[in-house]
Amino acid sequence: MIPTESALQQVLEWGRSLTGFADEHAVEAVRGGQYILQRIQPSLHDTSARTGRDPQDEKLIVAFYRELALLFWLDDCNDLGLIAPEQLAAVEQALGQGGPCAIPGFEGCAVLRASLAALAYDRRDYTQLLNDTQCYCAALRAEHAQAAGAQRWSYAEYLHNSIDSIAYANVFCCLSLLWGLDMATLRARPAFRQVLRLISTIGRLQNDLHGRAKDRSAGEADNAAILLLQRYPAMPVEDFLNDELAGHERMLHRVMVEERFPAPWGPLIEAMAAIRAKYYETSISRYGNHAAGGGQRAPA
Ligand SMILES: C=C1CC[C@@H]2C(C)(C)CCC[C@@]2(C)[C@@H]1CC/C(C)=C/COP(=O)(O)OP(=O)(O)O
Repeated sequence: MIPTESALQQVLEWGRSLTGFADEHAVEAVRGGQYILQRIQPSLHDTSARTGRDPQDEKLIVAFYRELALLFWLDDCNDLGLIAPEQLAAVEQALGQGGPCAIPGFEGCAVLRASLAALAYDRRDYTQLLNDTQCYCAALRAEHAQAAGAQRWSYAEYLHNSIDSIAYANVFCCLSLLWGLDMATLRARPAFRQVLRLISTIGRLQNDLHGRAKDRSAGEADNAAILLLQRYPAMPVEDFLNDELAGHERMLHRVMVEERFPAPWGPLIEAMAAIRAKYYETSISRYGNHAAGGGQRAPA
């Protein structure tokens, strides 16, 4: 793997053109991205015989980290209002279409899209990544709108939207694009789409359980635990959500055993399912539980 410091510098340098982009976005992207790549490293090595794509290729690794940093930044653009609504609309348009941004000051968007288009092992993954980006942005917007509006989502409506707002499909699609994981073909299989839904739900439940205290103190309502407590004040939400999580994990496990997807999908799904213990628990800058003491995340 390329040295962390060098990768981080390349993500920071790229992010400089994005208004509101913070060091934290780059740091968390490199940390999370490194965790995922390390877990699938042996398996990626096996697929490289077929694809010719080196798991250690610096260009590919940096592009992956940049896409993750972009996802963090977009989330904060929505949650923290880092940029004006018309800027966000132009950014979403550029990222979802792969064209230049109509408003100056966001050159990094087109730069990243152009590099991913050029690096795509399978062009279909690039088309799908644009599509996944549109879904991610739409889900973030919907989350924000319902938190501000009068009508509250039910738990099921919330989970349905969170499958997109957790962005796991984007992460997988970007990996597939860079290392030739054939996700475009796999997406045609209903069992694979079910895996995507299950792992995304698991990711959302883990994120919300972990971020519960922080989200509450930040006044954010887009969290399953908070939403349920608002609707059912006496509900043991933590137990309920942990049960839900365990049930989804069992369903995921069953499909994975039955379907035997090609390398590196087994280890990749396992790595994502372990994000709570291996990533959130060890993150200080973004996921540290300073909220438990009443503090808030430092402004970006
Ligand atoms: C979109 C995200 C960026 C990449 C990140 C990695 C590093 C792969 C680790 C798993 C989560 C994720 C896919 C992450 C997805 C969730 C996301 C938008 C997190 C934003 O942070 P957070 O404040 O906890 O979420 P929320 O706004 O409270 O829902």
